[in-house]
Amino acid sequence: MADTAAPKSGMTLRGAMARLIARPGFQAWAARFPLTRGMARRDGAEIFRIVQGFVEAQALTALVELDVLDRLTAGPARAATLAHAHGLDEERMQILLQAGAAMGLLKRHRDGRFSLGRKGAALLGVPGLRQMIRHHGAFYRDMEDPVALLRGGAETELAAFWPYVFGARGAVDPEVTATYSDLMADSQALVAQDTLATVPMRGIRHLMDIGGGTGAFLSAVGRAHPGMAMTLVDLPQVLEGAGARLSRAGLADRVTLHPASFRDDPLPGGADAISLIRVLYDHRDDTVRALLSKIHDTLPTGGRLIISEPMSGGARPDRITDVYFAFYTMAMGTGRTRSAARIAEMCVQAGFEGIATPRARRPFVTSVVTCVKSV
Ligand SMILES: CC(C)=CCC/C(C)=C/CC/C(C)=C/C=C/C(C)=C/C=C/C=C(C)/C=C/C=C(C)/C=C/C=C(C)/C=C/CC(C)(C)O
Ligand SMILES: C[S@@+](CC[C@H](N)C(=O)[O-])C[C@H]1O[C@@H](n2cnc3c(N)ncnc32)[C@H](O)[C@@H]1O
Repeated sequence: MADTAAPKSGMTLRGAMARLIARPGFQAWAARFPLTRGMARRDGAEIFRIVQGFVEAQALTALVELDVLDRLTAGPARAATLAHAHGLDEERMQILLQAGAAMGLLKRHRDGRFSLGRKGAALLGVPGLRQMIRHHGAFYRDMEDPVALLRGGAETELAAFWPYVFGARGAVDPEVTATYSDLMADSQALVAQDTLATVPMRGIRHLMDIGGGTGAFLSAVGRAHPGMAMTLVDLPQVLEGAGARLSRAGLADRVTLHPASFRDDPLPGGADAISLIRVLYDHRDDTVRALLSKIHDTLPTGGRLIISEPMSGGARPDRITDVYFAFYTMAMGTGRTRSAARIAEMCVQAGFEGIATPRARRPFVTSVVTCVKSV
């Protein structure tokens, strides 16, 4: 659509530059001219990376599905050996290994063998990441027609994959609940690490984790803060899996389980701090507003709210959260990747003050917003 407002001079200049850069003739000249050719090549390579992003992700999926990364922890191997072990043609295994080395996950040796590269080894150590990569099949099928996804209304596989997001009661297969809860709990480790490194928890007597799944976050908090009392709130079917985890962590006596829906049921009192870890981005604005308001009513004066989840870069778009998480939550149907500024605004609307948005260590893992109930 044409911009009807009178453009400022900066906008005019930017528009003129964009029209110039979009001309094939200018591009051919810029690729030769000594002062512009470096930038033209870098931009070209970067555009190509965006174009091929899906292919890289699928090559990674093949490395994970075929357990190639795990197999290489035993030491370097040739394509022929791996092909034989995985029932693949040698030439095709060579293509996969070469792609893995090109992406920096594997290392190609002079003698033609391949071993794990630093990033390939690190990937194996990220809790839950291989399971996340495996479940991307559903996400990518939803992304197959991105324009249809953007238009909305189409049924998506991810909406069915995460049934609890909708607050389902009773109707969901226990196996589905277990898969969901395990994936969440496995991928919680880095989120807990970054949240605890960002938010000082000293001074909190009693923390209530709402939508806390099977207690992975509270297990990490409990280990770091031995004197803190804790309450875990989640849907009844999800909490069924919490007892075993908390017992393994030696926390069964310190954590009160409170099965409830934060949409329909009242929240228990007694906590001087409440955490929402990867909860808000599953839900629509009206659900989030109602939850924040309920939390404000529940907390005592001086009580703190800690929100931690991947957040949009807002005014400074972020390469990961504004692409991956924004489309992921869109495909889920009800979700939305909000910026820290937007979450802060919703907290203020719910009556909170003292908003803090500390700089995230790894925005692709999580970002944090905290606030206080002062009256
Ligand atoms: C040993 C010598 C000599 C030298 C070592 C040199 C050295 C120090 C190297 C560094 C190596 C190292 C330790 C690297 C560490 C790398 C790490 C920790 C990487 C972490 C990566 C994390 C990733 C990629 C996380 C991805 C998370 C994803 C995809 C999460 C998705 C979550 C979803 C979809 C959640 C959905 C939930 C819903 C439904 C929206 O609520
Ligand atoms: C994305 S998971 C996050 C779990 C955990 N906080 C973590 O980061 O691993 C969202 C959690 O919110 C819970 N949830 C969704 N709707 C809920 C509701 N209406 N009442 C209580 N919990 C709910 C889900 O069951 C799930 O455990």
